[in-house]
Amino acid sequence: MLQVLVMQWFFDAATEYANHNRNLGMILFSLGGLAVVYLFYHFMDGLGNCYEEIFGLSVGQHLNKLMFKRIDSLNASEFEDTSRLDTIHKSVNGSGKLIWIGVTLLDIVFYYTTYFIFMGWYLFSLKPILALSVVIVFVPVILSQLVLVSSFKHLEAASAPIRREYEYYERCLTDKEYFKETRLLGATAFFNDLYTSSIHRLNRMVFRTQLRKHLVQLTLNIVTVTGYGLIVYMLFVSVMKQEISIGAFAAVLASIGSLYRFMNKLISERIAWATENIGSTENYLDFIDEPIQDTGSMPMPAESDIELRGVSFKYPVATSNAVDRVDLIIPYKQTVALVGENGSGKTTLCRMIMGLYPPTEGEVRYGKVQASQVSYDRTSAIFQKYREYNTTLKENVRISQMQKKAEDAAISSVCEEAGVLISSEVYTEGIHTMLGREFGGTDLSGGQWQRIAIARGLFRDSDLIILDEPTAAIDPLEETRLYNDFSTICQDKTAVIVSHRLGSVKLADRIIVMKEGRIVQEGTHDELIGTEGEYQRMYESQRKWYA
Ligand SMILES: Nc1ncnc2c1ncn2[C@@H]1O[C@H](COP(=O)(O)OP(=O)(O)OP(=O)(O)O)[C@@H](O)[C@H]1O
Repeated sequence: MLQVLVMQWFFDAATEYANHNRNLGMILFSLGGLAVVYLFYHFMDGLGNCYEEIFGLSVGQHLNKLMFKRIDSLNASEFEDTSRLDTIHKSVNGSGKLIWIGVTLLDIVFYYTTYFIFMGWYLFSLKPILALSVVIVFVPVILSQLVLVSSFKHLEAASAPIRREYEYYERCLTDKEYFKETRLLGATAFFNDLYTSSIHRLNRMVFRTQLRKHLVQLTLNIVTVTGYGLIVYMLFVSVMKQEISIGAFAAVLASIGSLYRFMNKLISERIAWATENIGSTENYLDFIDEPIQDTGSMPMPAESDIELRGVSFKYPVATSNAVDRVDLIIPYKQTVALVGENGSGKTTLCRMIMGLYPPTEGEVRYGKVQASQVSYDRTSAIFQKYREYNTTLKENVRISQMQKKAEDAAISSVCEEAGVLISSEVYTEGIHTMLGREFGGTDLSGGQWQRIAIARGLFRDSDLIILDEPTAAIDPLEETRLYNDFSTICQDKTAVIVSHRLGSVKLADRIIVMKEGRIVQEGTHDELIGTEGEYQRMYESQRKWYA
């Protein structure tokens, strides 16, 4: 704005000089003013760019934190629903963009709009009709971009599942966990084809939307150029009629160049980018705004039995129940073992007992309280598919209860209990050894990782512990020792153990046999072994390997 005013001042001084009315000093003075304004503009621009980066990072991390908090409040069963996974993916995608939409809006309000209002006022003060040209350029831009928003929103919604798909194939080809097996199987070409086909589908979708966008932009550019020409024509007529000074004519003509460049930049970069991404940021905002469900905040009732009444669970994409009308009472401090063939519903039942999955039918209660209303504070679990956290050994263990005092001696003791042998060859810095390859730490064998997962589960103070095939990767000698320890550990709490090794579930007070989501037998090991049925059949088939 200052540039326009100082430029007019300069051109007026030059005209006056040409008419011999002023001295050269005024021209030099106004030129100096122009230089100051120019430098000031670039200084502020540079400063703005620096702050934009810093601002982007800090606001970005705040937005991500809000999203992490929202994800943390989701019900675990929602992660089984593909459409919910798409929603989360869309929200993650939108989080990174929201900040730049915000910056664009601020730019439009404080930078571009201010500039256009000023130019409108300036042209109006020169000659009212001149101001119309700004409106001719500005209004169609806004209107047509509004039309494009819906196309990009549609593209965002339709492309989220495909993006998730090709990201998955990308992982199959490049991820550490998949790479070796994919290579060995010779499945690289297979995943490459799937990857290419999903990229092609996405490209077709993006092409249609981009084509529409560029046609609209082409039309807009024609309108803008027409507006530009109109201003030049009106200025020319005004100066010929001597309605405006030569200085004003020159200043406006020079400024119109930047007005045009401004408008072009605004349309093709800022507004177009904002239009393309407004859909994804809306996904983020919608996700953050979803009402938070109560995932359980009540304390676990003291000394309560766990009661399952007519409990069923169906996964969102499944056609039949994974757990089907189960009635079960687990008395306080009793250890129950769940056995059964693959897919019989043991893990799903455990997740419902923990309150992680709300049953689709029936109810799970701790005493008189619904399990879904109780917080997980006093529940511990050692999962079948445990996670390998790339942190130190100590952090890997204490992560299960960060608020608990974790002296090195206590961590070492729980590690010992779980069979983690802290030898100096493997754990070079003892419990402070960094684990996993991600950050250059020590990588461990499957069994070593599983022992750490056990230590993590044992470190957490609990009234209920779920051990879902906790020793699948552990050697037989250590497994026997661990099961003996488990029986001591489980003595003062309610425990559910899932295992395929029937010899090891003898420690349970009661064994529940599952088949196709239902309980088909229950009793002690001795009772079940003497009764014809599923348990006896499984036991015999395992025994014959050792006979
Ligand atoms: N995420 C899922 N979506 C749909 N169906 C699932 C999902 N997870 C498990 N199932 C189905 O639910 C049923 C029970 O699975 P669950 O994992 O509870 O069995 P399990 O007895 O623990 O099996 P395993 O001994 O192999 O661990 C199976 O038929 C399985 O196909």
